[in-house]
Amino acid sequence: MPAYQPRVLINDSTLRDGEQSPGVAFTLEEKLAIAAALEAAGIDEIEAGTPAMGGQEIEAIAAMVAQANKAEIIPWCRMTRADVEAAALTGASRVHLSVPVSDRQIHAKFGTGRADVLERIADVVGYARELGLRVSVGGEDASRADIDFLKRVVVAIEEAGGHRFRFADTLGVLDPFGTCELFRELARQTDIELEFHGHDDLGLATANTLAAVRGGATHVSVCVLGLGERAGNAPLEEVVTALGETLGRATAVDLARLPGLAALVAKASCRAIPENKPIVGSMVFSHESGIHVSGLLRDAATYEALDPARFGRERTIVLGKHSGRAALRSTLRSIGLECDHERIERLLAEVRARASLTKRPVELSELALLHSASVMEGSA
Ligand SMILES: CC(=O)SCCNC(=O)CCNC(=O)[C@H](O)C(C)(C)COP(=O)(O)OP(=O)(O)OC[C@H]1O[C@@H](n2cnc3c(N)ncnc32)[C@H](O)[C@@H]1OP(=O)(O)O
Ligand SMILES: O=C(O)CCC(=O)C(=O)O
Repeated sequence: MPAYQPRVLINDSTLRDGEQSPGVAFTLEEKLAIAAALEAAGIDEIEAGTPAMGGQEIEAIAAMVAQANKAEIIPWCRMTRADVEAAALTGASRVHLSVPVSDRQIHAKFGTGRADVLERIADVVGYARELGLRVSVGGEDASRADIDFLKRVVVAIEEAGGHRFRFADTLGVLDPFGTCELFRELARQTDIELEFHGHDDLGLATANTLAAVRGGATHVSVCVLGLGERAGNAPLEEVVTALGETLGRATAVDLARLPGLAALVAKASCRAIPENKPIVGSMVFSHESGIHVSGLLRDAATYEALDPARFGRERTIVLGKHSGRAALRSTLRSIGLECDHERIERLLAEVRARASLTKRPVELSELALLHSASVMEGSA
């Protein structure tokens, strides 16, 4: 029997890092609706916002705390006592405290050095614990930090009463091999929970998140549709699906809810979902190429790794420039039409010509018209 692998816990930051995307701003109603949909989808933890932003943000987080049943609502804070006090006003029982850990960020933001970071962790984590809060700590820019210093940070968090270290690839500069190795090294160092928060500047956020789990991460930080600063974060839908597909790791997420969740966040963020966005894009379960469709019609697994039904979606076969006879015949049959060998050749040429001209798939109504024109021609 394979060794038992605990399920990976999902921390969704759509309402915090996602909302930090340039120009994105959710209303209170949108935040509550997104939080409810995240919870219904089985998300374990919701990073809900930044209390230091003031009254409205605190009220919104408090409303999410009041609304939540099972999901944990977590306010995001800087490593300051004032931020912790603002977070305490939300009624949340958890708080996430972030601190820069690369020398570059420590010097630029605090004008100090590593010892100051360790002192702040001892002081502010300790303070939050005194207020009765459970505390996770994020190491901002951890990917550019010295690994030996990160190990000291992890020890400091543990000593101060924190229960988790979030490793943030703030600038999205890691690769999967390095990420896996870093997590292996940290996991050897500590028993506290380890989380990965990856950005997608190099298009590697999902891969790095999987690599972190392979290396020992217990939690992953994601955003619906990969919303987030600059190129965004690791997309929830990709990460949870790929965790199961590639690492055989379970999450509590109900895959069938991902498309609805994506539509909700796309609308609230005024950002369209790209057609080819994995899992939730409108065309990712559509097939045009003749060779693929001919194979699919015999056995869907020839050209489909993911069964669309798992996501509450359906496979579609579209007719276009690359269609073959099998696709055309099967599509005609689906609308109750037949074609003999000679006419199928002509119709296929017409379908291809039409798709090339219009630069889109040929619709069923158009196909029916092309078919009846060819029947009339044949009988003339
Ligand atoms: C990588 C990330 O995603 S980090 C999270 C980014 N999120 C946000 O910025 C949320 C939205 N931000 C805001 O509304 C505002 O920036 C606020 C309310 C948090 C702070 O506003 P202001 O007081 O005007 O500060 P401002 O934004 O100009 O500068 C940030 C301050 O936080 C300090 N700071 C930055 N990170 C940290 C940290 N992890 N711990 C403690 N202090 C920090 C900076 O050094 C700077 O301090 P200074 O004012 O003494 O120079
Ligand atoms: O420290 C953290 O919690 C991570 C903050 C963040 O969003 C980032 O560094 O990209």
